Amino acid sequence: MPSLSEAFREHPLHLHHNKLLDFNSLEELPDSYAWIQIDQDDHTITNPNPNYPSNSCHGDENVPIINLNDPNAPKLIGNACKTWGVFQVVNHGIPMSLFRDIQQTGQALFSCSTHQKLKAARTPDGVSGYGRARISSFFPKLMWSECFTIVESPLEHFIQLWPHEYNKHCDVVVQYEEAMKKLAQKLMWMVLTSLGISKEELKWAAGPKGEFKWACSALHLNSYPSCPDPDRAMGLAPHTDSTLLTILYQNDVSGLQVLREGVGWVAVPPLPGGLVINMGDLFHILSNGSYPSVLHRVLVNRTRQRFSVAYLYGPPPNVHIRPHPKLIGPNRRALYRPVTWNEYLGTKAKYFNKALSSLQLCAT
Ligand SMILES: C=C1C[C@]23C[C@@]1(O)CC[C@H]2[C@@]12CCC[C@@](C)(C(=O)O1)[C@H]2[C@@H]3C(=O)O
Ligand SMILES: O=C(O)CCC(=O)C(=O)O
Ligand SMILES: [Fe+2]
Repeated sequence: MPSLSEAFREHPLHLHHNKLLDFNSLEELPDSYAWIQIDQDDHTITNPNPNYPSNSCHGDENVPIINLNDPNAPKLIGNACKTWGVFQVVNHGIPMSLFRDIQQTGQALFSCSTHQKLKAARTPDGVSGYGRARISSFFPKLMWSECFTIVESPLEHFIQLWPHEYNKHCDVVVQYEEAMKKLAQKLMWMVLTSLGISKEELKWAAGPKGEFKWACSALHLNSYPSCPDPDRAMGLAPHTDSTLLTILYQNDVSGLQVLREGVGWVAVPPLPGGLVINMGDLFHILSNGSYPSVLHRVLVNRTRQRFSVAYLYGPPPNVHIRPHPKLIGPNRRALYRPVTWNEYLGTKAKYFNKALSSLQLCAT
């Protein structure tokens, strides 16, 4: 079966994981992490990074919160996808104990020594393992975060980290992925229904029960340590996900923001037991731009460590995703050319936030 591991072979990234810092030992923000700098002579603030958007955040508009038991949920979801590209869900059926367990595994992982974590480092052309976010290479400054990506099994890396208790943590990952997969399937059909697309009308997705049998996923654990100078640092730089959709668990520390057209950055506050759903670039293509992927970023905090787990859900890696025929007509041409997830991850590794527009078809 084709796998996501092929995605980065042609675009290896040298992120110098060996220079990763022990964040907890730092009392000052190193210059390499300062996205905004203070001029030593006149104390003015300068921004050396053209990619750093303004820090202001607006609070008068809220990301929709949707109860999945509401009979009206598909309609509400459709509306949220069209207008926000992101929403939170409650009553999703996932027990709180699973969030506690995955958080304990993340905690055990990120609290290992740097030396230990580097034994599980991601290789330049690999997809799984410990390191910096892949998007680091597109910015002149480093981000105040560390991450661990899991594609398929974490076994190879977990044995390095915990030779005696890797099984316990592998089991947690398996259970978490199982639960996320079921939720992702349910959400996908709700979103597709809201676009008027039925199970029979998406051939690659339908297994015997229309269950996205060959869909592919990755789990991305993020840690944002407390930061001595949070106003000048960046946890995770603005990006869209390359997925169909992403399901994000966040601990009780805020930091996630989404960009809302005409408004600016809007906070997505942690909701006890809630999950954040954001639409990715592949759904943007599939919906022919009707449900756009949302730009998001993470800011950091002076006193508390933020932890999050992103379940990145996509199609089988070698299936072509294209604007759905039902969303194309005499008045609306196809806006994007077909692309596979593997190919798109390569495009993203090369062009980053311009990847989506690089697939745009010109008007004839
Ligand atoms: C499947 C994937 C999507 C992702 C790259 C990855 O191989 C695993 C990590 C994902 C992530 C999470 C943080 C933001 C992001 C842009 C990145 O650098 O790594 C996404 C990638 C993506 O969606 O393109
Ligand atoms: O930590 C967060 O809230 C967001 C993480 C994220 O955007 C990602 O992993 O893609
Ligand atoms: Fe993301």
